[in-house]
Parts: sequence; C-alpha cells; structure tokens
Amino acid sequence: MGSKNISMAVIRRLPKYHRYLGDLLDKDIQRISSKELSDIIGFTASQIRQDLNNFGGFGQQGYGYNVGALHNEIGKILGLDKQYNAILIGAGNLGQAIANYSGFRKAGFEVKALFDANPRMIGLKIREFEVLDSEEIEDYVRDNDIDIAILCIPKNGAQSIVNKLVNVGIKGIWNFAPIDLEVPKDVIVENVNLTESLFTLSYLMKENEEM
Ligand SMILES: NC(=O)c1ccc[n+]([C@@H]2O[C@H](COP(=O)([O-])OP(=O)(O)OC[C@H]3O[C@@H](n4cnc5c(N)ncnc54)[C@H](O)[C@@H]3O)[C@@H](O)[C@H]2O)c1
Repeated sequence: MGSKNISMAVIRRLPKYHRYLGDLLDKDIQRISSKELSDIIGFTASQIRQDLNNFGGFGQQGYGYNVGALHNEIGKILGLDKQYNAILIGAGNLGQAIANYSGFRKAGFEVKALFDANPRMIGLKIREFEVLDSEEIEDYVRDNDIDIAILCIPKNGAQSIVNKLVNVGIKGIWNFAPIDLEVPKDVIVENVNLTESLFTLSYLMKENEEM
C-alpha cells in the first residue's frame, strides 16, 4: 500500500482524519460510518470514501469504519509508527515555543538539541537543553541519529545552513524561515507560514464584510 501517486490534497487531509479519529478513540467510540465521520470532519462522505480508497479502503459495507484500526492505519501511512529525532536551529521566540511544546514528542518527534549563532544565546538553558553553537551542527548531526531539522531562523543565512544540513545527510526540514529553500530531490522541505495563514484569515474576513 504505497502512497506514491497520491495527490497532495489527499495527503494534506490525512493528518485531520488522524486527529479526529484520535478524538473519537479518546471518547471510546470504536465504530463510525462515513456519514457520521463526514458530519464531524466536514468533508463529504463520498470524499472520505474516495480518500481512504487511495490506500485500500478500510471500511466495511454495513459496518462503517473501525475507529482504532483506521487511526492506526492512517498513522502508519503518515509514518507515525516511527520515532523521529530532530534538531532545532534558532533558539529565539519561535524556536523556544516549539521546543517547549510537549505534543510533538508525544507524537514521536523528539527535539534532541537546540542551536543558535548568537553568542548570547549559546549556553543558555531552555527546558532540558543547553543551546549549542550552530558551528557544531554538522558534527552533531554526524554523531547522532538525526532525521529532521527544524528551522526557526530569519531567511538570511537559512539557505547556507540548509546546504550544510543536506551535506551531512538530513532528509527532512521543517521550515519556518520565510524563504523557498533549494534542496536535492531526496530531501523533503515542509514549509510552515503563519503569516500566510493570517493573511488568508484577513481575506476571508474582508470577503464576509463585503457580502
Ligand atoms: N513561518 C512562520 O509561521 C513564522 C512565524 C514567526 C516567525 N517566523 C520566522 O522565524 C524567524 C524566527 O522568529 P523569532 O521570533 O523566533 O525570532 P528571534 O529573533 O526571537 O529568534 C531567531 C533566532 O535565530 C538565531 N539565528 C539567526 N540566524 C541564525 C543562523 N544563521 N544560525 C543559527 N541561529 C541563527 C538568532 O540568534 C535568534 O536567537 C523569523 O525570522 C521569522 O521570519 C516564521
């Protein structure tokens, strides 16, 4: 059951299915129809069936979905059955907020070290971390089993840090820097941009007012 050729639109919906199914499990709900799932998630029942058919279905006629099994399967499709080790670069406001959030660790993404270039930041204690000098990133990645780099630095300097990370074998970059990074094909960059999201909110509010 590969996820090659699956559209990004479907892949972007999977974390939402995973979250809602997790909420159902928390409420001890073990079984759900695509209609009921549709009512809570807000996608149509046919959209849900189509999405899940990409991965081989999971539903049973007349029964619906087994919530635990579906949650588990979607977790596997998303690669959440593994543990990921991450480093975080840029221990400023955003970096600290991310390092302080325990939910990522609970989901299997563990921040192992924080790096910064500012001498005033290096050596500071943030949670259980002592901020390390970003000059040491390459050695650290070489000596530790690091899968993901979380980039919380300004756009200046981001590409050169990324080049170094790629050279030492980092395959995943969670990028908060407002820049389109250039990486080889075997390296995945996932951009997060809260400003773009905020501007979308602003647009939709404006549209509402004009109606
Ligand atoms: N994508 C988003 O949604 C989003 C949201 C907020 C901020 N940002 C971006 O994230 C960046 C960080 O925001 P912040 O509020 O934490 O800023 P900040 O100034 O508090 O922290 C940035 C930290 O990065 C360090 N740094 C700068 N260049 C570095 C480099 N080359 N190597 C290592 N460390 C370096 C700085 O010393 C500083 O400690 C901002 O530039 C902003 O553009 C993105």
